Amino acid sequence: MEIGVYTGYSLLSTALALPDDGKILALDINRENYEIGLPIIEKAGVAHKIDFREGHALPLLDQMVDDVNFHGSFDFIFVDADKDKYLNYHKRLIDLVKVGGVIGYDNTLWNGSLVAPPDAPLRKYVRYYRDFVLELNKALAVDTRVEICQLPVGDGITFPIHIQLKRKISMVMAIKVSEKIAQVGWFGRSYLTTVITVRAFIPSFQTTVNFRNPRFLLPRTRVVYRCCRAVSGVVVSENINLTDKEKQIFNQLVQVLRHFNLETQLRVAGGWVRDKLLGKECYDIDIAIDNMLGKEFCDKVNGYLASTGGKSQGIGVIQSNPDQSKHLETARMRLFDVWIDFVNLRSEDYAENSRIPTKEFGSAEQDAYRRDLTINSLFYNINTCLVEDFTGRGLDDLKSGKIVTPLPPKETFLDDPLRVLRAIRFSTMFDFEMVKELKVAAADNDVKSAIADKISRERIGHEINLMVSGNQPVKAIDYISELGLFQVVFTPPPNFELKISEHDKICVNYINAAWRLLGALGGCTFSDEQRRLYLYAALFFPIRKTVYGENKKKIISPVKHVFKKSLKLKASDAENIIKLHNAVDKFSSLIPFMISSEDMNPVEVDWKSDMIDAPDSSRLRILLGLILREIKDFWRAALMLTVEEEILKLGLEKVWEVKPLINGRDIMKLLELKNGGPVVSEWQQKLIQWQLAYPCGNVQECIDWMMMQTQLKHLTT
Ligand SMILES: C[S@@+](CC[C@H](N)C(=O)[O-])C[C@H]1O[C@@H](n2cnc3c(N)ncnc32)[C@H](O)[C@@H]1O
Repeated sequence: MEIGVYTGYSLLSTALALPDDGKILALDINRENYEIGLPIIEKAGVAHKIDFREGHALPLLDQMVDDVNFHGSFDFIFVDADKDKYLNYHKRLIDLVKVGGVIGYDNTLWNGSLVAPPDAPLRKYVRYYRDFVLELNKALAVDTRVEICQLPVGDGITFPIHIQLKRKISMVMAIKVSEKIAQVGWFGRSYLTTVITVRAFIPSFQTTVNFRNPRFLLPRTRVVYRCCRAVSGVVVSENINLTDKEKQIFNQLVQVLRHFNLETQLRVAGGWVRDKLLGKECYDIDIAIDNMLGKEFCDKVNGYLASTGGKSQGIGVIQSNPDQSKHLETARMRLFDVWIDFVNLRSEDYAENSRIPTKEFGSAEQDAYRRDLTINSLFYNINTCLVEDFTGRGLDDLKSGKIVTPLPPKETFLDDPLRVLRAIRFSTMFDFEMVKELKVAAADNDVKSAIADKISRERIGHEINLMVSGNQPVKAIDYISELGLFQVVFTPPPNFELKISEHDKICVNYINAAWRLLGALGGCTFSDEQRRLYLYAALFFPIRKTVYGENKKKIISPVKHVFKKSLKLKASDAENIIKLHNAVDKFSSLIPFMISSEDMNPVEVDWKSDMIDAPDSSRLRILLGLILREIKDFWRAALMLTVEEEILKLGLEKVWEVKPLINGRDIMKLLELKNGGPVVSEWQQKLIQWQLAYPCGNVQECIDWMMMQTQLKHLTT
């Protein structure tokens, strides 16, 4: 059964997953919307499985509950209608679903609002339904007739599985159920890690299992991270739970202090604190020391180890190197098999044209304020076992998902302009919001010049690589474009004139389309490296055909320039991307032959004029084989870019957002119809076709065409 059909997206997915004789009872108060999607359901050949009933679900459910024949008769019930009635539905559905059967309640994370503070600004309808969703979650959590399986994907779906009392199903079964549900394909099979939380929302009962299902190993998508953020809202705490290994390390460090009677305060700084507070493990421990250099403290550690008969550890000293984000001398030592960095607390002044700070020692508070973002400025004090928030807003910003600089943003960015890119990366990585003042400062011309003048191109390339390999590459590149940083980051060759204005927007469109395609099609076969190059190839696709002369003899492609000069990435990256671009053009020329059932016509393709004399049936094999030999296992990436190129060439990107020029009511008026129904839906479909055919057509032209069609019909009948 499905309650809440709308135009039938989830209905179609379920219908496709059912065997041919499977049946779905579909309930919705509105038939008109269902009829919009019906042609697609028919086209998919599954309409015969669906029994659609128009009307309010509750009275229909009551009728069924009154008839014992319906009891325990449904394998699966999906509820996606009015959230304020979910609990009422549940009271009835529990009788109708069979033991071992599953109910699915959609939107049970409710835009993440469940974990928002009471005074959080929420949209009106989100706030209105929030309490109902909370009530439902609470009721399900204590309902002994069901075992819950929560899929925190998209807006969250809770699957209560009907169990016989006292016979709880195992975790394994819960995982199996959600795997099946995933196979149905509602999530576009585009999540990397599915977290199943049994008895979600009751922390003491919570068991979390991370499992990686290789079949669904696709790039992490926005949905997953949106969920993580909602989940992070729950887990951000003021205290940190240490692993056994961390306890061992920190205990030993405290022993060192005691042994030498040191007044020293040891604090773990930055990313480790942030990640631990977000409930993630982190193996990158940086320790800040308040009154001595890192190397001096490491010597003390060795002194202590010697006094207890332990083996002393090697100490590595890394000189300050701002280009590697090491602003001060760092000592590195291995304790309990973990590498740890030790550095003294610092307060820095920066020279105007350099990222190299001039002053070194400072208090913990000064050190916190000189860091890039408030969420990265938290400390964990090893002496007191407490989290310290010297900027006074690090914890709040972490909880509310805000990207904020500890000092005024322009000042922070001018001190170290790389922070602009880091702010973008962290914002997209955690799906946190960059505050307005930060965005204004990031787009400031002085800051842009500082990025160009003060940061090495290697560091820029490194940040961009992290973004493109990360979980939100499109959002990150989109921010770069939105903040006017595209040309600063991807510096074009000197004297390079682009024929297209706003080319960064076009580049963003390409990477966006590539990203979606990756989610929708077989991205599971891409390694991380292939995914990275595929996305770069998409990003620079629009400028691939432009060439410029670096000196009189040499003609270079701008793609090569961006990789070699402006990002300082590997030369092989640029070569692979150029190969991918070439392969796309070659694939395009072969597509008609690939889909034709006839043997290939022996006409030469323009990129291979010296083909040997071979039978017609072998020519496609030869040509495809040549492309594949050239790009090896990047061929899937090239093929995907080819499809994307066709779609973008036709201007069909986001075509689903095109509004009909004439709506249902106008159609009724024009045709002088009293009621809606199939005639109106038929015309809606025809008019959409007309709009697709004439993308620049206006309302009047559309009406003229429609009237002409109706007159023609009259004449022929
Ligand atoms: C979010 S949409 C459903 C989307 C659909 N499940 C999908 O994923 O494609 C919600 C639908 O619930 C329907 N609805 C709202 N209240 C209802 C009620 N009391 N009884 C039946 N349907 C209802 C609305 O008409 C709307 O079509």
